[in-house]
Order: sequence, then structure tokens, then C-alpha cells
Amino acid sequence: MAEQKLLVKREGDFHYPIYLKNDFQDLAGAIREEGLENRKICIVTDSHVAPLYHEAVKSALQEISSEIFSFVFEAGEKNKNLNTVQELYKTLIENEMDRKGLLVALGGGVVGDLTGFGASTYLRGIDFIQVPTTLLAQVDSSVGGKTGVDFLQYKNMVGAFHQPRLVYMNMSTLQSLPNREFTCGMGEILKTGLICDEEFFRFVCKNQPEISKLDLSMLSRMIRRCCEIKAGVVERDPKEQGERALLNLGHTVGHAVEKMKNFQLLHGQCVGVGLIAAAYLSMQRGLLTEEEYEEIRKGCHSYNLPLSVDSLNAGDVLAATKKDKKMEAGHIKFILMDGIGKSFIDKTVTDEELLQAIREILI
Ligand SMILES: NC(=O)c1ccc[n+]([C@@H]2O[C@H](COP(=O)([O-])OP(=O)(O)OC[C@H]3O[C@@H](n4cnc5c(N)ncnc54)[C@H](O)[C@@H]3O)[C@@H](O)[C@H]2O)c1
Ligand SMILES: O=C(O)C(=O)C[C@@H](O)[C@H](O)[C@H](O)COP(=O)(O)O
Ligand SMILES: [Zn+2]
Repeated sequence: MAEQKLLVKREGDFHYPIYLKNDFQDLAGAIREEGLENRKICIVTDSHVAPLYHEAVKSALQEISSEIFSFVFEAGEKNKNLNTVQELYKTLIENEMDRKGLLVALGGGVVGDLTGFGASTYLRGIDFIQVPTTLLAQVDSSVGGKTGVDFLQYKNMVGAFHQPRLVYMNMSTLQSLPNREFTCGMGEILKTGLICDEEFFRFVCKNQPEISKLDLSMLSRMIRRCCEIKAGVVERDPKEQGERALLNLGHTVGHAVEKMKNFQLLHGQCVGVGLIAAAYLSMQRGLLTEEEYEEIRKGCHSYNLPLSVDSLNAGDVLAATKKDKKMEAGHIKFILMDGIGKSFIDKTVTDEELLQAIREILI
């Protein structure tokens, strides 16, 4: 698998690198290159990732730091909350972490979002790096600096924009990832193609057998393209004043379903059904053909993403979409598709249209 490095603009002339690697061997060197060596380090990870990769990462980090401690919390979206952040603060204080300290987020999107938020608020902001180990985190959550936690069942309600100092992914960690989690990453990947790259969307659909078998060259091509697209959007609009909202394609209905299902359905799976709802609404408006709509459903289905969800009431899901933080002056900022690989922000979607689209994904 080709190993590669991309650069993302942070602010002014500052950039941070994204490393696409097959092991942890160059992690210390990557940190040194950013001038982050000889700092106290806290590795933040969860209970599933710790037994798999904590030791390897710790021993790689020992090359550039003699003071390393760890914070491990129970895996799962249900722990992406302020209680866990408080436990992290306590561990940092107990270990006398100062402003020069470095947090290392080792895990999926839950670990990355929570660690980034901890880093953005502890002592008014310290540095952190992302070491993503899920497909979803490698293609989406580790890049772009959206950090945060859920609050009272509202998704990502409390958070901050805080860019990592570097992203280092060891793509071979995907070999231990459960299938359902791999599928979640595919939800965000298909989303990325649908937003702005028709050729990429078709590449991902066409090569489903190889990608699902973790063919290394296909995987690295796919991950790289996703990171490139996300990095481009984030560079142009780091704080979601405009274009970045496109990355929310499928998330209006997706986040509502995630919340209504009490987080039993995973984020990437909810994005999958959210994509179907957004595609249906786009088709109803004459922006997508029936063939394109079917192609999107087929693409999602081929990666085992759910096409529908059970035991939910359409009115309740609609009400939940209204509580999303993307509301603006009473209007939902909805992302529609204008053909495959083209998308735009629309504030005119009516309750009736949305309800119809929600009914389309409910059993
Ligand atoms: N900040 C952003 O831009 C952004 C983007 C997309 C999603 N998100 C957030 O990311 C979260 C979802 O992330 P996720 O799908 O990575 O979930 P996750 O972090 O819960 O990880 C999924 C599961 O896989 C386990 N795991 C992680 N790496 C593993 C590995 N290599 N082998 C075996 N098991 C492993 C984890 O312990 C967990 O049980 C959601 O909270 C979502 O809101 C944030
Ligand atoms: O990076 C972004 O911007 C995204 O919207 C990426 C999404 O995949 C991700 O789920 C994000 O956390 C959603 O953002 P939110 O602001 O709607 O919580
Ligand atoms: Zn998402």
C-alpha cells in the first residue's frame, strides 16, 4: 500500500499533515517534525482500542517523550459526554499536565471528538493529535477540527473548533475493525462522493468487492481521496460559515434517527439512511432521476448500510430534525443533491417534503 502525506491549512500559513501509514513506526518522527517532542503526553483511548493498540503507540511515543500517561474510557457513543470530559480533566490535573502538554486521541470518532474537545478547553486550549483507528475517523472525523460531545441526547451540542497538530493513521488498524464499524465509515465515504465527486462515488460503488475485502491499494486510494476532499472544504471554510455545511449531507435526518434510536444505531448507519432520505427529497424536486436515486440506494445497500429503520414515528423524527443545531431563523439548512456528485444548501424544504422523505426510510 502506498504510504502518503497530505497537508491541511490550519490558519495563516500554518498547515498540519495527514499521514497515511501502515504501522506506527513513523509516529515519533512525525511528532518531532511538528516540533512537538519532549512534552508530557496523555494518550486518550477507549476500552476496545486500548488492548489492541495502546502498547504499540505508547512504545512509539517513548522515543520522543519520557512522561506518558493514559486515560481510558468505556467505548461507545453513550460516553461521548461531559461526564467523560470531566474524568479526563481530573486525570490531566492529577498528572500535572501543563499548557505544553499534548493529548493523543487514539481511536474512532468518539475518542477523537472527545479528546479534541478536552484539548480545546483544558487550560483554555492545549495541543492534540489524532491517531484514528476506525475507517470513519480516518476519512472524516480526524480531519477538520470539529470537536465536541453530545448533551441531553442532542448530537455534538457542546463543542469547539480546534484543529489537531497532526493526523497519523495506521491503516492496518482497519484489519481488527468489526464489519458493522467498517460499514459506518462507508456511509461517510459515499456521502463525500455524493457531495462533490461523481467519479469517486462510482469508483467506490464499482470496487465494492475489493474494498470490502480490505484490498490495500483500493483502501488507501479511497481514504486518501476522502481526506483530500474534506481537507479542501475545511481549508476554504474552517468554521462552517458556508460550504462546510455540505459535509452534513444526510445528517439532518441521520442525526434525528440517531437520537430517536437512542444511539443504538451507529452514526455512519444513520448517515446512510439520511442519504437515502436526502436523495428521495432531491428526486421529488426533480434534481435526481429515478435511476440516480436507485443507484444511491444500491451503493448504500452493497456496503450493508440500512435502507430503512423500524419502530419510529415519522412525526417524531420530523420534530427531532427541528432540534438540530443547523436551524437558522426557523429554517433547516438542508443539503440537497443536484445530480450525483453535486450538492447545495437549501433553506426552503417544507415539513411536508421532509415528512415524505422520512416516511420513505421508515418501515
Ligand atoms: N468531528 C467530525 O468531523 C466527525 C465526523 C464524523 C463523525 N463524527 C463522530 O464520530 C463518532 C463515530 O465515530 P466512529 O464510527 O469511529 O465510532 P467509535 O469511535 O465509537 O468507534 C467505533 C467502535 O470501534 C471500536 N474500534 C475503534 N478502532 C478499532 C479498531 N481498529 N479495531 C477494533 N475496534 C475498534 C471502538 O472502540 C468502538 O467500539 C460519532 O460520535 C460522530 O458524531 C465526528
Ligand atoms: O466535518 C464536518 O463539518 C462534518 O459535518 C462531518 C460530519 O460527518 C460529522 O458527523 C460532524 O460531526 C457533523 O457535524 P455537526 O456540526 O452537524 O454536529
Ligand atoms: Zn458524520
